[in-house]
Amino acid sequence: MSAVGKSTNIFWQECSVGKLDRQKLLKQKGCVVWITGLSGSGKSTLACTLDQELYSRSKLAYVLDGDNLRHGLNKDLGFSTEDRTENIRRVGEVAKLFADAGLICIASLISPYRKDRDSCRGILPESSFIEVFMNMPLELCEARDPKGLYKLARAGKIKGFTGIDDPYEPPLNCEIEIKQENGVCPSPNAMAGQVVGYLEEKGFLHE
Ligand SMILES: Nc1ncnc2c1ncn2[C@@H]1O[C@H](COP(=O)(O)OS(=O)(=O)O)[C@@H](OP(=O)(O)O)[C@H]1O
Ligand SMILES: Nc1ncnc2c1ncn2[C@@H]1O[C@H](COP(=O)(O)OP(=O)(O)O)[C@@H](O)[C@H]1O
Repeated sequence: MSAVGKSTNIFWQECSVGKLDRQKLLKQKGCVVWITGLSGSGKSTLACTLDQELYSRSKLAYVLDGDNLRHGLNKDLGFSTEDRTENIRRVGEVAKLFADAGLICIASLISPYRKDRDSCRGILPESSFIEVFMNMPLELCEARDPKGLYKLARAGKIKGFTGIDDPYEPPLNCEIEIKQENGVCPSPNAMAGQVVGYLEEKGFLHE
């Protein structure tokens, strides 16, 4: 291909070491675990617990956390619809590179719009985009409010806050749903265990 987006006269460069070689080296398969949900739903907690669990099993993972990426790669973006879409597009592309490197890439972002998450799914090889929905009620997230952002949003001091005055579109067909059982949220280890079980079953933890 010689034209992509605004670039013309460009060509894909292949190297002799490929994804399969890297997966063999790492004894695992590259994929993206995409964690979506409201602020305070437990995305970062799951991401870090899962990362730790995989590390203890000698599996190489890397966490791409929305809050953290907004300190660097995405610091030029705010929370308008367009900026959130661009945020997710960029992280999707970075996650794709990590998966191609053979890593289990754990992306934890609110990613509130279904079409943006679906676009990320669309750029990854079949079955290697694993969408995890943190299906926690807004009341729970708001009661947790570890950063005090819901309080500020309710007071009108933050505009366009997801779940308050900006939409969150839940997935229709996610691979994994994390939710309360009898009104109780599973522990961080139990949440991570659910994802590890899926990765194990689908063969991602072996070459
Ligand atoms: N308006 C508004 N809406 C939602 N969240 C807000 C907002 N302003 C700041 N924050 C803080 O930004 C974190 C979410 O960043 P993300 O990159 O994950 O958001 S998004 O996917 O682009 O919607 C989010 O982090 P988490 O609480 O970890 O989800 C908030 O701390
Ligand atoms: N499974 C859980 N059980 C109990 N508390 C949790 C659980 N997951 C997250 N929390 C707590 O909820 C708050 C929000 O979690 P966090 O991971 O920061 O959410 P998010 O990244 O979605 O904003 C934190 O104070 C965290 O300790």
